[in-house]
Amino acid sequence: MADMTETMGPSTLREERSKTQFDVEAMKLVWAGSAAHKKVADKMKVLVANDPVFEKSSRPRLDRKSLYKNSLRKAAHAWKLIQDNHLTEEEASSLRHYIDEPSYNDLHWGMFIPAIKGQATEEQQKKWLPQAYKMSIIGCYAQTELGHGSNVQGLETQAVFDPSTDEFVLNSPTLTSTKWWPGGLGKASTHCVTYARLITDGKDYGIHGLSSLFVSPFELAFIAPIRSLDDHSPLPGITVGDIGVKFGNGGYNTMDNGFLRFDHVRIPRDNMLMKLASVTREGKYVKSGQPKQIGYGAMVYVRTTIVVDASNMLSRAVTIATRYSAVRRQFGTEKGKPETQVIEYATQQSRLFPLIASTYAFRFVGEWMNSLYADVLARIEANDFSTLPEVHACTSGLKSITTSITADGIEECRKLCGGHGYACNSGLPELYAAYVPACTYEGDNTILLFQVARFLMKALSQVGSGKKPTGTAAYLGNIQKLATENCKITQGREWLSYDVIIEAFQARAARLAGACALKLSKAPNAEAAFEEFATDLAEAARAHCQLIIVEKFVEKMRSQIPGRGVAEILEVLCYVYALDLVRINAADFLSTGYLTSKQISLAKDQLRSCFKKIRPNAVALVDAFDHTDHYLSSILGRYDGDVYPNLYKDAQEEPLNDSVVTEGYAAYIRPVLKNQLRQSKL
Ligand SMILES: CCCCCCCCCCCCCCCCCCCCCCC/C=C/C(=O)SCCNC(=O)CCNC(=O)[C@H](O)C(C)(C)COP(=O)(O)OP(=O)(O)OC[C@H]1O[C@@H](n2cnc3c(N)ncnc32)[C@H](O)[C@@H]1OP(=O)(O)O
Ligand SMILES: Cc1cc2nc3c(=O)[nH]c(=O)nc-3n(C[C@H](O)[C@H](O)[C@H](O)COP(=O)(O)OP(=O)(O)OC[C@H]3O[C@@H](n4cnc5c(N)ncnc54)[C@H](O)[C@@H]3O)c2cc1C
Repeated sequence: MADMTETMGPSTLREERSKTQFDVEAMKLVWAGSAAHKKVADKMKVLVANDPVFEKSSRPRLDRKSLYKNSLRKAAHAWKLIQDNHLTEEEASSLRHYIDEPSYNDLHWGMFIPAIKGQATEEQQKKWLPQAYKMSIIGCYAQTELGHGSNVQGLETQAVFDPSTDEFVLNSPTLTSTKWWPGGLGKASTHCVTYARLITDGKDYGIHGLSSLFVSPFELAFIAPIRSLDDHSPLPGITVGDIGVKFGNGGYNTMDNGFLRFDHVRIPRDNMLMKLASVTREGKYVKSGQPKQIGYGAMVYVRTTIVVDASNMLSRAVTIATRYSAVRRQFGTEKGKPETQVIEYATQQSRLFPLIASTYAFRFVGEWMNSLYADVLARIEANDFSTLPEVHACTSGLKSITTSITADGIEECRKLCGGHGYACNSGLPELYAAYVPACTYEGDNTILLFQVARFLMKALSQVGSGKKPTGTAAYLGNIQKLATENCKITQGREWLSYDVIIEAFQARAARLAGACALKLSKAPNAEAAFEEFATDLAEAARAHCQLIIVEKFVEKMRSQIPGRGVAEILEVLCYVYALDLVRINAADFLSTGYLTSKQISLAKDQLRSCFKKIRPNAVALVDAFDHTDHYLSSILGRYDGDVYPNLYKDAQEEPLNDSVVTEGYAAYIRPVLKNQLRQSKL
């Protein structure tokens, strides 16, 4: 095989790196957010990569049981490392990130604990949190049912208060009320935070607004023990298990998404999380006086983490696709010269470079989301709930946009890698399978856009009554001007201005939202009209979210960015991000009348010239994500570019090749070849 080991991959990537026009080490710091974050990430990625327990390349070949058991082993080992090394919260979270395997821990730490923090009284927190932090109980978040997910008001599980014993009786009255999907529920959890309709004092207080009180479903949370702490068997009245294999090899199959039925299961009254509302010993329902929005904390928190995570997942895919596009060569042979690298092709660049730009854009909007979340928490502590609707709209909308683009982007990267992208050893099929449910969980992406649309319609109606919108909706206060003054640029170069870009995105978003508001205002029935114009409303919401991402990228650019050439190349990426959105959404910009077709054509010209500036820096831009080969788990994305020998080697290790003549030959191939089917035992 001597000729195969002498491939050009390594020398090609060395040459690519030599062309870089910016300081990659400085860019690594921008990507990490700070030197301190980088230090933590560096420590954890090496720890994981060097620990054989965290091996993951075999995942696509494992059957479900082995996959799951292996995942339990990793989780136990990770927990031991966390304790033995006294890891901080940031380190533990970074460790989980680099282990790169969905497990019950995600729900225990990511939803069970935040739900208790958000919805339990101080007394209740004192009871449950220490056990949860020690992991002497394992919890999950059981909201969705077989019959309802998006429509949480349609949930059917019942919690009926029995004053004679001071207990709630949890019951699953119908098949469709079976809890379905909660991660960690299937096999690992001992407890869950479960959502149920509260029935007390002869009244059903949830969830359809049958009572005059508005009771948010998030308020009606109960802690339900489901498995014995002695032998892990289901407790009396509990039927629980795993819902089965999910999409893709590996993927999300390391997670035990579960089902759960309650058959008149009794829990103490105090297991209702009572920060927002309580039930007295006599069975009276009492609101605490705290705003209902406090109960939304867990959702807002998780949607924030999902936005932050989107850039990580997309960064993996674009690293693989970029390195491989540099290594891969097709066509264009000049005698004596190598073939053309596929990254040189205009179409490859126009599909790949905007995804690199999106990765950076999502990083910066994620950074901002973290600060927005910290801000809203501090305000809530001080009893200021004024920004919560905006934070809810931002987390919902940005979760929707970033996960949709990331999932589609991973799939696009797979296609950018041609046939080899389809093999599991490219890392891309498993990445897609593990990531794509993010478009559904924590709120279906379309449903979440409607939350943004409602927020925009409310903001516009307030503008009508003289109130100034603030924060991300502030531009709507300027709607008169934005809706009437069109873009004035006549030269392509004028597109390379942050003010021009922002005004274009503001005008488009304001015009789309304004048009929806007008239609709704003319309709006799607002709710029916919301449904009739739902597609337009979703478009307006999407435009608003894209505006936020563009604005946050520009804000980043207007801050101090150190390092040779770093700000310059980020500026190019910022324009690529925005101008590619202009290209994709040309119909919006044209139909709202803000841009002419000539101006769109100028934008496309600028985009092409930006690609030329990205080209020599492409490999370095993905190197700056600083992913280890272990984390990427991709032969195509190897740092050294040594693709072909390793593809060949991997095929040799395929278990099907363990025997030269395949098992099944005698029974199923030979009879076909020898035309002996009728005599065989088929
Ligand atoms: C092997 C490895 C081992 C490693 C080991 C390492 C160990 C340790 C490591 C530790 C680190 C761990 C790190 C953890 C990381 C965490 C990662 C998390 C992972 C994520 C996994 C996700 C799993 C999935 C979970 C789920 O899916 S849970 C279920 C989610 N369900 C939904 O989202 C349902 C969607 N539907 C809705 O949200 C609502 O129904 C609706 C909002 C769409 C509509 O609701 P409704 O109809 O009731 O209401 P209205 O539209 O009328 O609105 C009422 C008013 O309320 C406001 N509102 C609504 N929602 C919110 C909100 N969230 N916040 C604020 N306000 C809200 C509306 O705006 C309305 O307001 P108004 O009345 O003023 O208009
Ligand atoms: C991998 C994974 C992990 C999960 N983990 C958990 C967990 O830990 N805990 C938990 O409680 N749940 C969990 N879920 C459930 C998840 O939260 C729900 O699946 C999600 O909220 C979507 O709800 P649904 O399944 O009811 O979708 P549906 O609402 O049935 O959606 C089906 C389709 O209908 C559309 N649709 C629905 N309503 C409307 C409308 N009003 N207008 C227009 N279109 C509409 C949707 O856009 C979608 O296209 C998980 C799901 C997955 C896939």
